[in-house]
Amino acid sequence: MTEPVLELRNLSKSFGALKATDDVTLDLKPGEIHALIGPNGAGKTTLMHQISGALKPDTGSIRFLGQDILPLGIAARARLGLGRTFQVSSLIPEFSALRNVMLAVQARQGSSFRFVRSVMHDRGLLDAAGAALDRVGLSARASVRAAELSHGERRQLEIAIAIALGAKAFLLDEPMAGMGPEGSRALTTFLDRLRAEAPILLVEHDMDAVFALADRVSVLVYGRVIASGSVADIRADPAVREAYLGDSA
Ligand SMILES: Nc1ncnc2c1ncn2[C@@H]1O[C@H](COP(=O)(O)OP(=O)(O)OP(=O)(O)O)[C@@H](O)[C@H]1O
Repeated sequence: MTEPVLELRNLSKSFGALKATDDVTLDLKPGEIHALIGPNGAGKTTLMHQISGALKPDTGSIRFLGQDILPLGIAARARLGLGRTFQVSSLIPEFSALRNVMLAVQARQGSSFRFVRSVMHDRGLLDAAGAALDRVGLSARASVRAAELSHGERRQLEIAIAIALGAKAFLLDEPMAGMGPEGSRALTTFLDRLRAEAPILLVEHDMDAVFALADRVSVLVYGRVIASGSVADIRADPAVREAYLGDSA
């Protein structure tokens, strides 16, 4: 049996009387895309925040690469290799794609944003950032300002940053949001290749993308995992069809 990269065990989180995460146990194995789906308000983002370190669970455990990461904050988890991209972009729009990657790497190394000019002359940083852009297919767009990139390219740039930071797993929260059909198809192809870099925990409402990509799907409803299995299992599951998929199954 392959050891999971990421393991959540009996995780729970309440906001007042609302159980946003209710005894969730799931894992992410090497090489896989594990999709997390469910209706609005099911607790998907809340769960991702607990993995990234933005929110603390009330009970339960989270292990990453065999290590208990609950005592660690967001930055320490990122340093271990949890690569996150969220619905709200963290890119600096007026900076080039290359500079965005370089600054992210530099920030992780503990330097200050005040030395922006000198960053561009750091050969090691430049090479690392260039290599990350190459891995996501954005080399030709290195000098383009983030604001001028397409929505899909911005997603790729965020992933390049995660790669440059040494991601050993990707947490992707609704990467398809706001994309047209063509952009979604291109990003689906991209994510399909990305799994070779590191496994992906994918929160996504776009069922075409989920069904095309996922090795496993877990369905959250009212904070609970009501089903987990292959795409075929999930599409055929009566409880899932009732709670979420309806006609799209
Ligand atoms: N900080 C908070 N304080 C109080 N309630 C919250 C907080 N964050 C989330 N919630 C509630 O927790 C529940 C789960 O929300 P969450 O955003 O995780 O769902 P989701 O599955 O990601 O939804 P969507 O698909 O719409 O993004 C919702 O009822 C939401 O209103």
